[in-house]
Amino acid sequence: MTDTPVIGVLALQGDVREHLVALAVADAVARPVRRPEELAEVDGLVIPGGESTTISKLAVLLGVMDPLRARVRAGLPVYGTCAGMIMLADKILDPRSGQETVGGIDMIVRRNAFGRQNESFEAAVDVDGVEGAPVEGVFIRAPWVESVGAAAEVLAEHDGHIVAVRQGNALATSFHPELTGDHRVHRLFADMVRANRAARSL
Ligand SMILES: NC(=O)CC[C@H](N)C(=O)O
Repeated sequence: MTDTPVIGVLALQGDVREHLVALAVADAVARPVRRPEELAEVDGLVIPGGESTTISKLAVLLGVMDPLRARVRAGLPVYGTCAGMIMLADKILDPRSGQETVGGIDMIVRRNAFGRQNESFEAAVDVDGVEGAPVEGVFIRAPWVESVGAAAEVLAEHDGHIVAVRQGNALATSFHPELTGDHRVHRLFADMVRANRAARSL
């Protein structure tokens, strides 16, 4: 086994390419994942931003939702941004009809939560586990986290609202680090994937 983890990006809809680039910068082999066979081959997975209802419906249609749930339950490291954060929530406050999630983080999210005040904006966000200056958070019709359960760790807040959470091997941010050229959050995730691989190969 080499040191370089293989990290997939769920490529059903959303900003897949930007994540592939960010992961490569974070010293991972990055590849798109659409089918269960492709999912079986990765050491970690990013679920990108986009439209969570569309991602959910396509995942069910293409038969990747159930395998994804099973792998996340079994401890696959997974990182969701924006719509991807919604996909990792155990509960959505305001789901569209038929909208399902993968789950994995004991949290309740509110879709488009920052919407009315601010459709899209940027803000400096201090993220626990990311050294140095705050991360430039790009929020695009972003969710926030209404509440988390005991097992989930809040990594960042903006304006009094939770915008980054980790629970075990699952990481989620309301914002889009893949759009900024600052790949420290992707490096944090790639390090989670590396640590998980090392622990499993003992
Ligand atoms: N940038 C995004 O991923 C937006 C998320 C979108 N508002 C949703 O509910 O899925």
